[in-house]
Amino acid sequence: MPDPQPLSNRQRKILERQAERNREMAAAKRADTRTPFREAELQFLSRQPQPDFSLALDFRQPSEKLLQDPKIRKVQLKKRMGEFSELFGVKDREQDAGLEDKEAEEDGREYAYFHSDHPGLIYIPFGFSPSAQRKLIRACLKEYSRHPNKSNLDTHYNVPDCGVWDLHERVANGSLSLENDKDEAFVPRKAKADEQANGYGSDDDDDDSDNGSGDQSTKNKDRPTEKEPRPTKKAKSATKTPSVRTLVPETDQTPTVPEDVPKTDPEPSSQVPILPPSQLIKKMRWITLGYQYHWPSKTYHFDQNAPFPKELCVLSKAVVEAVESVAGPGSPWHYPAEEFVAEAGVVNYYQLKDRLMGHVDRSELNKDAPLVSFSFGHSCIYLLGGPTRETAPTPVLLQSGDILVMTGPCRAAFHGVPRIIENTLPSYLQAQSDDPEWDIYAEYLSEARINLNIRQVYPPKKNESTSSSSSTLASLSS
Ligand SMILES: O=C(O)CCC(=O)C(=O)O
Ligand SMILES: [Fe+2]
Repeated sequence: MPDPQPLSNRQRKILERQAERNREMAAAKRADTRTPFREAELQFLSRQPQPDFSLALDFRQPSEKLLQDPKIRKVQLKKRMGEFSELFGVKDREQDAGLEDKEAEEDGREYAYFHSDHPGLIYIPFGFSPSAQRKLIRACLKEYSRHPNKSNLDTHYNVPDCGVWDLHERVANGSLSLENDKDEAFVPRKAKADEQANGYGSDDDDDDSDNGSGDQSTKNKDRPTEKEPRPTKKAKSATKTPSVRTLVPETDQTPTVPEDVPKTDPEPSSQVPILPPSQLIKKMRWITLGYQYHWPSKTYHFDQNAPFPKELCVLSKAVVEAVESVAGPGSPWHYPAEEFVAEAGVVNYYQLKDRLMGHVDRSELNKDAPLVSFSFGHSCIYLLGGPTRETAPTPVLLQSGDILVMTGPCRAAFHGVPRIIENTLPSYLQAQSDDPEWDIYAEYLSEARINLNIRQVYPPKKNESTSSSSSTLASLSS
């Protein structure tokens, strides 16, 4: 190649000015998108230096300390959670809770907490007994993760109806062999090897760089930026790549797709790895319950309604009843429990490096019904902000067994999970000498957090029994 012509002074000056302008514009854009919410995300995402986790609000700390904060109000529930539904279990608070609230420990009373910066947030720490937690964790991994509920794995793999957990268990107990039963043990890809890989998003949608430049959601093709195996040029680091998810656009617009536009699924990738079940299960990021969700358009498939697990209908309604006992008629946060119907849900499975970027859950047609959220496994930092990213969020420590309810204005608040905190798995979720069947769950949980959240999609149907959502709703059509 011939040497480029030397630039004249004038040309060089023009280029320098242009480069300067580009730098200024990039800096302005960065400053623009470094919202207080984003700043907080970056603070808790940081691994070097480690964030100060003690900055997070811990609702289990002793009352005397917690209530020094005048923004926090503590109200006793009318009954214990176990009396609202036995599915919350019976707690041996002294042994199990790790609850430092002496008042609650001594007399077994249970409380809900309110925060004046976050109207509509209702927090019930340690809502589930350890054995009730173990039961739900088993269900999340073994039952809810199966068809007809969809998971992120369904995009790329032909997951059998028994589910990946079942394969994982059978390989672990020796009834399925990785060598002799290859065809059954290894879940096949959906796409054939010679098809174009595009299932895991385009190559420029890498949120992992975390350069603080803001809007990531528009880069993601399906929810979820399942940032697991990035098969194309990132193939080498694929299995190390943490999963980052952004649920909904960061704009305040409700995204809608006209009902007559087909909600197409993302294309399967031909390059996702074929993994043994013990590794594939760690790639599971979410499953949807009840009305299935179409992540690319952020709308529900109103014609795809999987039967909602009965116990979750009961548990979520009981939470709304418990909330009613502290925010009854006359309270701005009152929602009659009899009108609450569990119609959709998400189970989020986090590995230690995963995070869920800031978002608002706004796809439900019923914006008044509370969203009920349960945490299991490792603790996390949960950022609870306001109506826009301009509101600095409050970091809250969500611990295993805690119940968080978002209602009123809080239902429309930005929130996210920038960090799962290592070494926070309660001892009662670790291997139990008297229950060897728990071992495989304990092993999974040693690097995981599970969140289960439940929503009502439709406004209550007047004059209709709402006691069992699944009985009144159409069954899953595809
Ligand atoms: O993991 C959590 O606690 C939050 C999950 C969440 O915000 C969601 O699924 O919309
Ligand atoms: Fe959410």
